[in-house]
Amino acid sequence: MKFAVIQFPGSNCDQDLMAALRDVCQQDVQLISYQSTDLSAFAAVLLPGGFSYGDYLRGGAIARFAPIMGAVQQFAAGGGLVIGICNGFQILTEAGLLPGVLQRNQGADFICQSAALTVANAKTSFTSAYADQQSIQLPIAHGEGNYYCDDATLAQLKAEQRIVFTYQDNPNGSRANIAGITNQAGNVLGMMPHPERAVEALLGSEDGRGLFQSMIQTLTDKVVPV
Ligand SMILES: NC(=O)CC[C@H](N)C(=O)O
Repeated sequence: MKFAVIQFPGSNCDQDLMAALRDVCQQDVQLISYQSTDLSAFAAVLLPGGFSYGDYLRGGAIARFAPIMGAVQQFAAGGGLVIGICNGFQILTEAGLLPGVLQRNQGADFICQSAALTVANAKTSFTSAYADQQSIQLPIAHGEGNYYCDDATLAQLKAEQRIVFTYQDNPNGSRANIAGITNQAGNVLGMMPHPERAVEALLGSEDGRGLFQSMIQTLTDKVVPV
């Protein structure tokens, strides 16, 4: 069971994600270039935070055309677990794998702080290690984290319980306090906060570890015993 962390030009959280999975969660993890076109060897795919292609046009707007994205689309269509964190979330919305857009923060400032979140749905492949409505603390660091979607999409997200994380004190103007959502099938998650920066007490919070533990549990349960 191997995890892939995709490195785009301008990614800056790829090594943090690698460290969280490899050193803290003891998982087999490999850094994959944006130029690769094959993800068949992996059980899960992670798109890290950063400033891919310098955030030109908008965060994620150019990265969605990177060679690896065809394989990410295929991987997601096949039901594989895909997570996009921060810039990764932006890339997934730009690629159409998740609905809505990440706009410039209300107030236009880049925000770098700790954020209190609520686990709005603990029955997903990414959050099963948490309790429903659990309060957690994760860092945020973004200029374009203001999630927007139209009324119909919001109603659908709510009805299908696809809003997974919400801000307790909305820092960026996101619609319905949304900090993270899944796709309809539940195998693709995008979130602005950084769980990989909160996996050890030394980092100020261990609350992000549950996300990786949930993914590991989901993937372990999937493995058919011989
Ligand atoms: N930490 C990040 O991934 C930054 C995300 C994005 N480039 C922004 O500023 O909104």
